[in-house]
Amino acid sequence: MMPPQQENTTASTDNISIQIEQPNNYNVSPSLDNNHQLPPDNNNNNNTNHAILVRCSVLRESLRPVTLKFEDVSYTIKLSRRSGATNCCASSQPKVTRKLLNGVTGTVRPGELLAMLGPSGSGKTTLLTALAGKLSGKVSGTISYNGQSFSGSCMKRKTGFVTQDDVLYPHLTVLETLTYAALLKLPSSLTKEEKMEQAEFIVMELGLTRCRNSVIGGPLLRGVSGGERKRVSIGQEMLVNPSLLLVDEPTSGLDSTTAQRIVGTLRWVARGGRTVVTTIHQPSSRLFRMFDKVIVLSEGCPIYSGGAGRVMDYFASIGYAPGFDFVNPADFLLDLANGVTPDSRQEEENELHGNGRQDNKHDNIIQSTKQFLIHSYKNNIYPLLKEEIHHLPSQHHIQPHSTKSSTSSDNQWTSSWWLQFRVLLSRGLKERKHESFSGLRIFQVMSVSILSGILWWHSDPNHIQDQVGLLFFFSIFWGFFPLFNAIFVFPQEKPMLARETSSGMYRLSSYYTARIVGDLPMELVLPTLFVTITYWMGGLKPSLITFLLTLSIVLLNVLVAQGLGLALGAVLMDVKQATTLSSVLMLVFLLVSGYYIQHIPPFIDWLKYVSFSQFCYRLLVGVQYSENEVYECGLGSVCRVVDSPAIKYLGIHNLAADVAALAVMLVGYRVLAYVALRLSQKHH
Ligand SMILES: Nc1ncnc2c1ncn2[C@@H]1O[C@H](COP(=O)(O)OP(=O)(O)OP(=O)(O)O)[C@@H](O)[C@H]1O
Repeated sequence: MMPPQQENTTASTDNISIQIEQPNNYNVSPSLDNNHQLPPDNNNNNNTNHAILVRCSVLRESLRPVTLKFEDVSYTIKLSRRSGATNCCASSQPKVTRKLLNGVTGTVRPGELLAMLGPSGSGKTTLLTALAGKLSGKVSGTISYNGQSFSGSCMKRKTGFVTQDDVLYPHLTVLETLTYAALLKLPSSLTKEEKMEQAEFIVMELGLTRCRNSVIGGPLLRGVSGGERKRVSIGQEMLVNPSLLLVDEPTSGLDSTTAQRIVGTLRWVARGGRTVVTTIHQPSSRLFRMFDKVIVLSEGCPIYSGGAGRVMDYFASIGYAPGFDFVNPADFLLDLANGVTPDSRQEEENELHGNGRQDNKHDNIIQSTKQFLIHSYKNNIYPLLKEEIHHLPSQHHIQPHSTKSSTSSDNQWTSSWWLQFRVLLSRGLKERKHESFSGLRIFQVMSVSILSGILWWHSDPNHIQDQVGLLFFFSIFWGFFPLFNAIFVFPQEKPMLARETSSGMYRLSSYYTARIVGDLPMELVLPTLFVTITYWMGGLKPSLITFLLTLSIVLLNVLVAQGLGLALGAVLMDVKQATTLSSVLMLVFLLVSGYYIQHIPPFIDWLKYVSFSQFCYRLLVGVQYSENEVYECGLGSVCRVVDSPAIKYLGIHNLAADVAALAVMLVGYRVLAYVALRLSQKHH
């Protein structure tokens, strides 16, 4: 692979000069430099040549360099003081605040890789989330992207944000995940084949060839390893060809070779003219050398922000030099951020060897070291950083080629509504086919249908109460079952949906429609089987028309119940709450649907009009028995079916109104679910 064209520019913060290897032309193919070449995933020359071609065609398109500046970024949260769960007055106590970030300043230019270092809990993720424009609550200070705010600069679709926890669909394979992301994220100027080639290229480039056909997996499903999953997450974000890529802890839990491969990838991504920021826990010295800039945080306060190559010189200049030459700079910086200096480290070791500990003294030294480092930053680095921020041009020079492609796609979706719908439909069907047609689910429905068929086996038409009972069972079983299945949909997909819609991957409406349409065949097959088996086993009216009408009513009921489940899930976005509420609702619907009680007190009679089970039940009875039908109601005497005690008070004369009521609910619950989803997206 060819090394990138680079020029060395020198930026300065304080007396520290920062060496930045910066590409002089962002339209060049972003190849790996010699030092950080990723190990080839396989030796297939054809594939490699092909990859280079693809890389040239796609990754250089719509690239718009972003200069990220952040100045005095602070973030405070309010903690409600809980002095014990039993304290009833706890809520009346004043709220305690905690400053998670305290005046962090820095710049990152296109082509640079910035790493945030600091001990656990020092605020790295919080800062990264703030830079991604995703921090809820008020962030003080200024964060600008090419001189504009996050919302004002259409940064959404130009930013890739890889969270610490990988948010991926567990049942899709690695290649499927990346292919669907490519189809949704890449511009419509590319053909489907080109987009799929791009996904293949990412698979190869990130060393995922061996596991390309393995499922991602999740808590209940064994899938690819943690490192592979992380690479898939990064690959997904790379597909959008982001101008700004933010990655949280990409190497945690990985072996050093994999970690190096991932950071090498990030560096390569940066060298393509992108601005890359990552948090990192414990980089090896090899990894550390790949960073252009570092920010070191100590309890939310910066103690260093600037060139990675000069960080050791800076700390040496303020009196903290590592005692020996071969020290991992990252270890040294983490020690300092924890208030541990080389001297105190030595003392600590002596104490460990039997000299006894003096905890208070030790803590005081740590605190005073931290304070000293924070003050040194304020005096030495901060003024120069401010100067640099004000002198650094906000808008990076953009090549005419990239200007055109970026502005044309700024305010548009990368693909049409129809394409998004088709891709999301196909992805949804693949992801959920295991769940919808799982053996367990089929067994559940089949066993209930056969059992009820046996219980009502060829029921006598004169036993109206029994037959009506079977119809009531249809309406209740096919109310509960789809309702409880649908409740999980949006709470479970919430993290994926939030991530994908917040990066402008697709419209909420295309996702929602694909979800609703995709569920249809799966949701309707099982009730059809159920009704077919139970209807004929149970000895209901042996008429094809009546059977088809009964089936249609049950299917309509299924769709209404499913809509209610979707709406409850979308409104509450919490499976536990939604399950509790729906079990109460279903119980009420069951009680007021006219089977158990027919004389409901008038002041609560209105409840039956909100019960879809009641409409379904009435319709089922209505199509089963005609107005003039009679049955044997005593020894030798016949009665009209509509006068039987089970049906008399049900009122089966206005079936059109019942259909209309179900139709309104069918649409209404789905509209409610959509509105709730949209509101929850806005909230994010
Ligand atoms: N919503 C919140 N409520 C209370 N504390 C919070 C909240 N968000 C973050 N914190 C606290 O803020 C501090 C910084 O958190 P953050 O996740 O940014 O740290 P970090 O440096 O990324 O840590 P790690 O390396 O362990 O991931 C932590 O002490 C964390 O507990």
